[in-house]
Amino acid sequence: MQETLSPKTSDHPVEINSLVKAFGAQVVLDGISLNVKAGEVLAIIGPSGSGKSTLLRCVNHLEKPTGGTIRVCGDYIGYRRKGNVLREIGGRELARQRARTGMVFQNFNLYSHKTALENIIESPVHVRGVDVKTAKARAHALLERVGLADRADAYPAQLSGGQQQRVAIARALAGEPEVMLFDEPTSALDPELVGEVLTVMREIAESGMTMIVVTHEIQFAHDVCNRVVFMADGKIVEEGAPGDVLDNPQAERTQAFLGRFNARA
Ligand SMILES: Nc1ncnc2c1ncn2[C@@H]1O[C@H](COP(=O)(O)OP(=O)(O)OP(=O)(O)O)[C@@H](O)[C@H]1O
Repeated sequence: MQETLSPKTSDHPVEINSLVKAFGAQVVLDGISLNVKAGEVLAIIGPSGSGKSTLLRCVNHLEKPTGGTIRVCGDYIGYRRKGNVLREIGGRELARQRARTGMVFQNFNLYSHKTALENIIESPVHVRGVDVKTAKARAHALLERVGLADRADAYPAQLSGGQQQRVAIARALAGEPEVMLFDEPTSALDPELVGEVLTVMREIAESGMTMIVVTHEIQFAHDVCNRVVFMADGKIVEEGAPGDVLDNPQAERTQAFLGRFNARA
């Protein structure tokens, strides 16, 4: 940790400073600095292999950074601060830090042997110690919010991909996170199921949730996000308002990437 530790107060739920991540000799994130404001909806776009998922996974410490720092709601994620020193943490302490973020994965990651409701109450009951009755009541409300009030007792295999992803979103919200992280949430879906997931995401964005969304849905980034970050080769190449980055990209790499997209559309 090279950084001089700064005070805890900040209106940025996510503060990323000079983040480096290497897998062996391969540097996947090469000095990323990025702050996300409360209520901001940030899109991360870029070519395959540019490090977008790894960046997201560092934010909730599923991946441990090689260098730099990440603060979530003021705490250095994965570390406890003592004076000017950071000590690595694990177990319940890390779980408590992680609970500030809710993560939605590309492949839903639901427990196949549990119903929609059971998937949603799993973490509140077993990690946070919420009583079952309260957790169930909240899970039903969340299922209603994602348009699945009548599917509480369905198993994942009985649900479409879009429905499974909506359950996964409800599950992430059940942890009452401060920040929602979406890792290409629609890229495993059949095209006709993408819209229902994006609609739910749009509603969450409109509720004021802070969100980081790794996506190939350029239209969603354009219409719903407040800021777009374009990454290539582990670096931020360009960032700004969606209307600027997506409609009038300045960097050649952004132009080439979006050109390929427009050609496909
Ligand atoms: N656990 C890992 N071990 C080794 N290499 C990894 C690991 N995770 C990711 N990588 C490598 O890091 C690079 C960036 O991967 P990452 O998934 O972050 O990119 P991405 O921009 O999200 O790509 P995509 O859009 O295809 O999901 C890739 O070369 C990938 O192979």
